[in-house]
Amino acid sequence: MTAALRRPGAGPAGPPAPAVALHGVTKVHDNGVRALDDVTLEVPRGSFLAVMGPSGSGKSTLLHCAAGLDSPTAGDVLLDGTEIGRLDETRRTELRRDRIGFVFQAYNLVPALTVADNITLPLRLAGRPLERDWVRSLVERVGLTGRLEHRPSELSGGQQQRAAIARALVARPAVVFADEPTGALDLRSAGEVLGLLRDLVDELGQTVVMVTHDPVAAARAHRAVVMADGRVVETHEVPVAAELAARLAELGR
Ligand SMILES: Nc1ncnc2c1ncn2[C@@H]1O[C@H](COP(=O)(O)OP(=O)(O)OP(=O)(O)O)[C@@H](O)[C@H]1O
Repeated sequence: MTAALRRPGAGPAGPPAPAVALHGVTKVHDNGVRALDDVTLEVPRGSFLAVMGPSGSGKSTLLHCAAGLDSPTAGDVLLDGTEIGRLDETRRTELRRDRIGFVFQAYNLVPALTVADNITLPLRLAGRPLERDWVRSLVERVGLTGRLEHRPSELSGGQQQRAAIARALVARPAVVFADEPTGALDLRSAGEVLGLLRDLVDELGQTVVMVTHDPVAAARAHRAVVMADGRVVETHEVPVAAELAARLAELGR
């Protein structure tokens, strides 16, 4: 990382930079839709943020900009103090590979690979060494020790998502972005996956940003923000499912 990319004040002399920071971020899509409108948001390291809001409120666009999958029209996006919004595509791809983990609703495991090979794939893609003890502890932590040689199709949805979570964490990312991670799961598996995400934050100090429509899921986070019309319209420092549900109903989700 070059000094020019560091956020002023970050580093040994200043306070630790948030894991993710959006400052005045606006995204206008090619069709003229203003999907994000001057969003400012900071996600402290080792915290779990839920992003909620009605359909079309800008949640996915926020996630894409924060994760370097898309570039903002205006404003700054910082990952661990590094400005990523205006990096070229090659640097952004490297940064996503090295510093960001993703968890998707549809798991996105590679069907032909074993669970073990799926989980370690990010390390191989990055040409990084396999830290066997770390991988073993991660696999144990997500409860898949006996499943490593199975194919994804031989696992339940909850197990596939837990494998996807291990894959997201294996390269020790600065932040894990989870897009509706429980959207395809039954209640029990959803509860397990959310419990796992929360534990990874509390025990390992992982930073997690999760987009969800589910107020019960959002209530497992440390903090929830509610979006409407491309803006963060409120922040719930102590997310409570019933309160979030009521708020979303008012906003017409
Ligand atoms: N690639 C795109 N090109 C043009 N418009 C887009 C694009 N992506 C999103 N939009 C528009 O931007 C706005 C915000 O969309 P976004 O997908 O971020 O909302 P969302 O809150 O994630 O919605 P949902 O909950 O339905 O997934 C919407 O009006 C959407 O139609």
